[in-house]
Amino acid sequence: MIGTPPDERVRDQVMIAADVVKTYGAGDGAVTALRGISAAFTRGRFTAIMGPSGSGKSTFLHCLAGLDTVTSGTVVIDGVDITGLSRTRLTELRRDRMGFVFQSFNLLPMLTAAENIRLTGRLAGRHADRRWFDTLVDALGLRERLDHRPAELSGGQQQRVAVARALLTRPEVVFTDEPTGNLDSRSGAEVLGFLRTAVDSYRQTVVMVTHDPVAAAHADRVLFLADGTILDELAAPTIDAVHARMRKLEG
Ligand SMILES: Nc1ncnc2c1ncn2[C@@H]1O[C@H](COP(=O)(O)OP(=O)(O)OP(=O)(O)O)[C@@H](O)[C@H]1O
Repeated sequence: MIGTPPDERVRDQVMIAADVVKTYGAGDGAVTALRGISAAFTRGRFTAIMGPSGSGKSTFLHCLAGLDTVTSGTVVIDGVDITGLSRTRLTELRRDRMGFVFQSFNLLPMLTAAENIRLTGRLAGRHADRRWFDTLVDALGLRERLDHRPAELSGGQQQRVAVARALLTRPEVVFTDEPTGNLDSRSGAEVLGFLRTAVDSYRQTVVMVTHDPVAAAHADRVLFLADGTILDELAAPTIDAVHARMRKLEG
């Protein structure tokens, strides 16, 4: 590393290193969702995870984020093996260092959009930067909706509230499952642009499950899963290259 500028050294650090097997159930009914997946995620990079339905994408993401237990193996986040942590420590680690944007938005129904956005920062005892709050709210088109409760918002607006909430505290790692699934293409492009900015401007590490080659093309790299293993990997993905690999996998 001699001669490497400090910024580059930070960029090349491994943020997440995973080596996991995951089986659901036991005996005749057991389903091995992850047969043995090894992957490393560099700090400040954006990785998309793709693959056919049932290939294990969501299971892998949940194991990486400590939302699901692994059957064997390790998930090391910034030097800490989260598979060995107590529930309390894991909750703290998730709260302090991770952001989540999932398809079920997990917004609290009794809170307004603004309160939902600020919630994660409050729980972590952090005071959110007002300017960043305003930037997120305006760019995600939520300004007129801040006083509304989730039931009064469209699916796309709820999704954008979830994105603002996940990015407000600038967590080191953002895990997201189909973040553009409920959005029209313009809102989807805004959300993806934000994830890209989180990576480029704030060195956040983003891991995103998606079926959408357009979304995947915003990433630095795509991992292709099939039948619980990584079959392929694509750096600097373009929409056409992602389509071609998917066709090969599904073909
Ligand atoms: N809680 C569970 N109990 C039993 N089997 C499960 C459970 N969750 C997932 N599976 C199985 O594990 C395998 C991988 O599922 P997973 O949801 O990770 O796939 P996926 O690639 O995300 O699929 P999709 O694109 O359809 O969302 C599938 O065979 C699925 O049926």
